[in-house]
Amino acid sequence: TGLSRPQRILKAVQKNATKGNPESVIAAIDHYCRHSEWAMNVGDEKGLILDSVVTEVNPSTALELGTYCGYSTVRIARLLSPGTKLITLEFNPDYAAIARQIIAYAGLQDKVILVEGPSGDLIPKMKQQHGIKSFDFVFLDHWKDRYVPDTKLLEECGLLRKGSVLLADNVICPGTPEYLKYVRNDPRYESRYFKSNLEYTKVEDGLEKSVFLG
Ligand SMILES: O=C(NCCc1nnc(-c2ccc3[nH]cnc3c2)[nH]1)c1cc(-c2ccc(F)cc2)cc(O)c1O
Ligand SMILES: [Mg+2]
Repeated sequence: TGLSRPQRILKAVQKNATKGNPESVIAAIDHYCRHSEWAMNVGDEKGLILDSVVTEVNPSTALELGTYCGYSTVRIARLLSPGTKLITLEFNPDYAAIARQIIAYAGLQDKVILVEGPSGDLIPKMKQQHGIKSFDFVFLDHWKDRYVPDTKLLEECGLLRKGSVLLADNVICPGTPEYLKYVRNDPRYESRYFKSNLEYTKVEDGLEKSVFLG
């Protein structure tokens, strides 16, 4: 029945972007998703907020939950200093296969470790599998009902340290009410809401930035 949406996004990148140029990959995806068909990338507007937080944190270790086609993976990895790694977790093998190709097209495959599987199983293995002591930065963009359990799991596994920054997408649309309650009521987190719009639309959405105080 033809190509999937992620496959069509990959084709748009191969047609309109320049190999090894992450900015052109980001622009090609945004143009396609704004003018041809909507897709659940963090997008250009929220992407600028993501860029500013990543630049401010300048993480040595970063984790992304929910790769999808790799759009935010490319946005984050392009800003990382040499020698730092972004680990991105993806549950859906079809999404992962497309993301690998888009990340490689951007020339960022050496900065990204894409791991396939459920976050609940993979997070407890981070230390032993990837030699991670703790994450400086975590981008939450996967299933919205996994934000709270996975945040608690990161805490329990000792993967957060004083100053670790969590940035969560979609806290308004589709919405993560439990997560907002959790990070806004727990004294161990200092949270701030960045108002924006759902990718490629005029619908309100936003990012919640939460600093773990240890
Ligand atoms: O569902 C979303 N994102 C999640 C995809 C995903 N991609 N990968 C996972 C995964 C799930 C378990 C996992 N466990 C380990 N990795 C995992 C990855 N989940 C999402 C949905 C919307 C959206 C808004 C308005 C609408 F009308 C319809 C849709 C907007 C967004 O920005 C999103 O991020
Ligand atoms: Mg999202």
